[in-house]
Amino acid sequence: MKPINVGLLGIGTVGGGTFTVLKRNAEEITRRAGRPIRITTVADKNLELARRVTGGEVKLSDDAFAVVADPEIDIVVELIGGYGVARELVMKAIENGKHVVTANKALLAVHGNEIFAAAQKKGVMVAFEAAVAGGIPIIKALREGLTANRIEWLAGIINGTTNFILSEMRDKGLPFAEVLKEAQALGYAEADPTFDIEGVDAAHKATIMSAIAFGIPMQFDKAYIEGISKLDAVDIAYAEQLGYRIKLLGIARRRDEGIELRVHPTLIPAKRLIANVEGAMNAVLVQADAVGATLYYGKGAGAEPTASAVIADLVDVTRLHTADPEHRVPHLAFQPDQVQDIPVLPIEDVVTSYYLRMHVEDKPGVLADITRILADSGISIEALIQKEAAEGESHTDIILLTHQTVEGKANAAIVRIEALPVVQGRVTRLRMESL
Ligand SMILES: NC(=O)c1ccc[n+]([C@@H]2O[C@H](COP(=O)([O-])OP(=O)(O)OC[C@H]3O[C@@H](n4cnc5c(N)ncnc54)[C@H](O)[C@@H]3O)[C@@H](O)[C@H]2O)c1
Ligand SMILES: N[C@@H](CCO)C(=O)O
Ligand code: NA
Repeated sequence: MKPINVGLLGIGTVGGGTFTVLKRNAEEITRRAGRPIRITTVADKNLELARRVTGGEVKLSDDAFAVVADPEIDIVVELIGGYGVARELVMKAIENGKHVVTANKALLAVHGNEIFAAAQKKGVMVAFEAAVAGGIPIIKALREGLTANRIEWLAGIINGTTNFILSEMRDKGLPFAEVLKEAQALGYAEADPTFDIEGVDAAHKATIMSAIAFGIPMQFDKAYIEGISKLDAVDIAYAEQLGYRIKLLGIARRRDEGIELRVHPTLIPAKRLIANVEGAMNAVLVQADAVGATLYYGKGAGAEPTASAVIADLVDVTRLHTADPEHRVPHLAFQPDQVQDIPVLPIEDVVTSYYLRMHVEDKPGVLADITRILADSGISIEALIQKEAAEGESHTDIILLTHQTVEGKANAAIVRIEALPVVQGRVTRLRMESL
């Protein structure tokens, strides 16, 4: 059995995990793949690290470009990250007729259209299971398992770092910065952790899922993105009191008018399975017309969970690399000429329900003024709490949960509420999904 030769670019968290798992489970993986998958060369600019992780068993290089040009290499595994050098390396690998496996969601969400077009032209595969929800086989599920269905929407906890932060803050009352440091030490966070905290990483993943769920191009630049940095602990507590959990969700939903593609902190009924996904765990809920709802749960980050997905792709590529390109699973699940340019809707056109918190003067008539504005805007109220003002305080909190409405209408109503003299400061608005 002639081995298939792999060039591994980047041997950090995921690269290290990939090397270790491939070695540990080599025998079983070979039995599945039909031939040995051999890491021939590892390229990392940190040669000392590469030596330590590999024990010097394979060829080492600090020049990743030499590896993508090496005629011996059949598959390039890109685990460097970012869209600078990683993009150049992936494009070069494709140009050189090599298959690519990558965990790089940033690269695919931003440059995927160009990369998949080049791969299609060259007849090579670009596999990316590790790019979304780490070890959870969600790409496989969306692209192959659900092909009978019209997918209606999907919603996921797809960033381990922020879910870990939200869980630890809620359960242990730990401060944000401390939990973030822990997430970084555990290898969950991106090189630039603002990508995690500000929702960018989740938006990369939601963009990729939207493309394969609906057969649309990557439209990351159209995604609405709001992270957890402005989330107030008081809203987490009020949400609990109302029977909700706040999670950073990535949502992609098909509507007649277009696609909703958004990432934001979201109130979810506490009884839902997905509301109970804690720590660095990920979960993706998919609603499809024939099968109904399916839920995918597991580790979305970390060395070996992510390596699990990278190696699954390596096995897929090994099994399929001699197949006629036409007989392979299309990169974006739909045949390339069937990808449709459905627009992503602006956030003002999104339909959802809202949690609104306002700090108001504690006097008669205030609530009536606020509810009148909402009624005038055609927004109905689902639940309401008015806190009693604390001893000696003239102001108190009102929390309102609304029924579904168009975001533009909610924005206009919020502006009017904020203009009331009895309302102090800004209205805090969080979106809610019943899922
Ligand atoms: N860490 C996770 O849990 C996780 C999960 C899913 C996907 N990912 C993605 O996997 C990729 C890698 O992430 P990571 O956490 O392993 O990162 P990392 O920083 O731990 O590893 C990156 C490695 O690439 C090397 N490198 C950087 N520039 C290089 C260059 N020009 N040439 C050669 N080597 C170079 C670094 O020295 C480092 O060893 C990223 O795209 C990330 O988004 C990570
Ligand atoms: N930084 C990412 C890694 C997995 O893609 C996360 O926290 O989920
Ligand atoms: Na995955």
